[in-house]
Amino acid sequence: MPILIRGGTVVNADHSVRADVLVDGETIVAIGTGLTVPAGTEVIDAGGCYVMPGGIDPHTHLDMPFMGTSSADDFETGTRAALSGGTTMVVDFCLPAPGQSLLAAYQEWRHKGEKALSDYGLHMAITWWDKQVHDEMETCVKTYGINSYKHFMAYKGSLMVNDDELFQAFSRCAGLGALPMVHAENGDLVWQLQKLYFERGYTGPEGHPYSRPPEVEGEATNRAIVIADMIGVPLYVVHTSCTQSLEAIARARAAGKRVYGEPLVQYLVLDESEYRSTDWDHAARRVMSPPFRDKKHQDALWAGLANGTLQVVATDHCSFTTQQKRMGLGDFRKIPNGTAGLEDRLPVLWTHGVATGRLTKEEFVAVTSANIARILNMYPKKGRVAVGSDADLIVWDPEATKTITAAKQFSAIDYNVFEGIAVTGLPVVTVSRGRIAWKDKEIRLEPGDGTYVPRDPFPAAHVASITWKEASRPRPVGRIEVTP
Ligand SMILES: NC(=O)NCCC(=O)O
Ligand SMILES: [Zn+2]
Ligand SMILES: [Zn+2]
Repeated sequence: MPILIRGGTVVNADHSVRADVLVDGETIVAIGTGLTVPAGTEVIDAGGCYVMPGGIDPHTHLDMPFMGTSSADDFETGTRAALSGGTTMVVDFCLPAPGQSLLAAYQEWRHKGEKALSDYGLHMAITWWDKQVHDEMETCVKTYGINSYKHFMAYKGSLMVNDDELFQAFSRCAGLGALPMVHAENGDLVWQLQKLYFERGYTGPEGHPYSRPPEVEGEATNRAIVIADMIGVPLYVVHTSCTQSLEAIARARAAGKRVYGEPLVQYLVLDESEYRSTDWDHAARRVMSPPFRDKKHQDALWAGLANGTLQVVATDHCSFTTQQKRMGLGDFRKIPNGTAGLEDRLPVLWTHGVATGRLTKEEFVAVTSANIARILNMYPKKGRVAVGSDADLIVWDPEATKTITAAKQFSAIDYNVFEGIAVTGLPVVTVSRGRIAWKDKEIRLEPGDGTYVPRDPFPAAHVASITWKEASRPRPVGRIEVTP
């Protein structure tokens, strides 16, 4: 049934305008005033509201096998939580076990995705390297529509890859038109620091941030940037948490390198004091990598978003129950790493960003959907309210309020790291591919309603970077032949 969203203000990343939006099938078919609508159109009153592109969360781990367990939210509970919070697409990480075929891992993740309520895409993680991985990347790009590859510089002994492997995988990405991404922490140093703190008797969750200081993140970020620059390929740094990392990205961008940075909404509002809670569960529930930082780092991240050094706010949604977190009782190194945020990303960011004046509403759209749609080559099909774009929309009431509580959340876990935070600004309606997904505080889609979204390689930024690298490469010197 066609849908008319009437009386709202359409907000895109570059412009806002009072207009109605008509949706037919899966797409937006008209934007304007006085639109002619087909008989039987469902009308949604958006008076006093903003009509924005649905959020895209490019960093989730749903049903992810990790640290001896699997993350608690799967594609069903995770995408339900997402839709209720105004996010209409997630991009999850397909994670081959070291030695596992990328193609087999892709099939596994597509199977997990069959339960999704919303659109989803996949990144592929490079967790090991040899000719098979090199060859299979081509199929992943050309057949499976995966144009982004994550490399873990941490998690020594499980997912971590070394500099040689980074160089080879980044080079392969360059040739295939794909984007390398990094989890930037110096995994060797983290491993040594974990051992050092544990042996000194730091067994509780506070050992986690102590062994992952901002310096190890800044070093790895800079190293990944240098490796990408040697090849001339753009780079996306996931979960940027600190000044050291931000400064490395800012330096690179000032030098004309295409490097993107992604803070998490958790980093913007929660800080490292959480790990000093005397309640073990409270502290362990917030264990993630990199860890939360102090206010100085938070202020720098907000500034980075406002000045364009950082482009995307994600969640790294990787939820574990309290029971799962307790696997690390007596040894902080065994606490499963990860926190949730899918349901709360947009309201928390609006409340702490737009309502405080740190971001404009257009910048909010940029960092929650438009920028990542561009980076991942889905724009303007995704990330824009425009005729011909997918009808992924939110009707956003900037005056609506709630207090976040686990008691009312869709996520499968038994707590919420944002518990007790009052938010102002909520999605009152979420439309996903032309269907009403969330209205009157109810989810209206079913598991299996979600669609896999493949993405083409060679976004414009990639082509430009590779072209410039070739144009500016050092040239061999022509010499008169020397006769011995
Ligand atoms: N971030 C985190 O602690 N868990 C999820 C896996 C990752 O992204 O490193
Ligand atoms: Zn990571
Ligand atoms: Zn992650």
